[in-house]
Amino acid sequence: MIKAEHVSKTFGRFEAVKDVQVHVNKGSIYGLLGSNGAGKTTLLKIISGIVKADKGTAQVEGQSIFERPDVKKRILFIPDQPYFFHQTSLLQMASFYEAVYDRWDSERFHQLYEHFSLDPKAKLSRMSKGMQRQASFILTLAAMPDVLVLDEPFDGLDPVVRQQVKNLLIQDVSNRAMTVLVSSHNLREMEDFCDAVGVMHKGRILYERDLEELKTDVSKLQVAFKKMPDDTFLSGMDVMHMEKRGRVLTCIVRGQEGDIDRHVRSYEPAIYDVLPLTLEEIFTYEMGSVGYEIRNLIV
Ligand SMILES: Nc1ncnc2c1ncn2[C@@H]1O[C@H](COP(=O)(O)OP(=O)(O)OP(=O)(O)O)[C@@H](O)[C@H]1O
Repeated sequence: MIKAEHVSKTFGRFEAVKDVQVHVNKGSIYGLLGSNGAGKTTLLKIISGIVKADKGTAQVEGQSIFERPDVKKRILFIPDQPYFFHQTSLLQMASFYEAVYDRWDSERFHQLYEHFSLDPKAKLSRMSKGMQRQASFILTLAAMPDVLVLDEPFDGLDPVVRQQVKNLLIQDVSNRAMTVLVSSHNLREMEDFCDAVGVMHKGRILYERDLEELKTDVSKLQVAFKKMPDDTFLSGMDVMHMEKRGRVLTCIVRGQEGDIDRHVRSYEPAIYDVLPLTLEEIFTYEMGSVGYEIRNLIV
């Protein structure tokens, strides 16, 4: 659906985005994670057709985005600081969106501002930061985009509204296969929300993975033995990390759960547990092996 190939962007002498490749499937939620200045906003703007890449291509369904108003109309971008025309209300902004976006849905617009309890006649400039963010979600979702690009969308939203917004996005993804590309500093925030993630650092994508695949591919085992087994116990598995306390081993292991289970049980452990693994732990071990400390990159 979204394909960025070898995209680079330089500001003056500074290369903010370096030879980046990103692939986002239709009807999925892709989290672009990275620390301050990693290049996320620049990449999102290139993908949305707001900024032109110096090198490489960004395409939606095989079509170039920059200089293609017909393609751009299907992609909506919510910046980290929402912008509204001076002195306007939500209702006035809605008239503007209706004139621009062919698929504008007035009924949905009404449902959404009632859902968030926003006064559609109130001046947007007098609303709080969080309310302004809600207003931009209302306008954007009523425009029924095929692709929604969100830059740090949950900043300034309280936990209840944050969940409401996530639920609305998930509904559009499952009901009409909307595609969402979302940037964040926060790995934990993205963990239950995204189908795939890319980790960006100093202009490059270090890592791009499907989360479902990732979670079924890596397991955390806790095993205790009455008598410690020989080296074949560890060498018979793809161990990414191991800690030993007395006769208890905690191992992060790559591979199919069934194969691992058979292998461990064949050594007749006294205690054997498969523990839940957070995305942060998976990243720590996976990226640790390529020389990056995830905690230094994202919270
Ligand atoms: N218009 C510009 N002119 C010059 N430098 C820019 C411009 N836009 C971005 N940069 C630089 O490019 C780098 C990447 O910025 P970008 O905003 O894309 O990062 P980010 O990952 O979104 O950061 P944050 O999480 O802090 O918003 C930064 O060093 C920034 O100073």
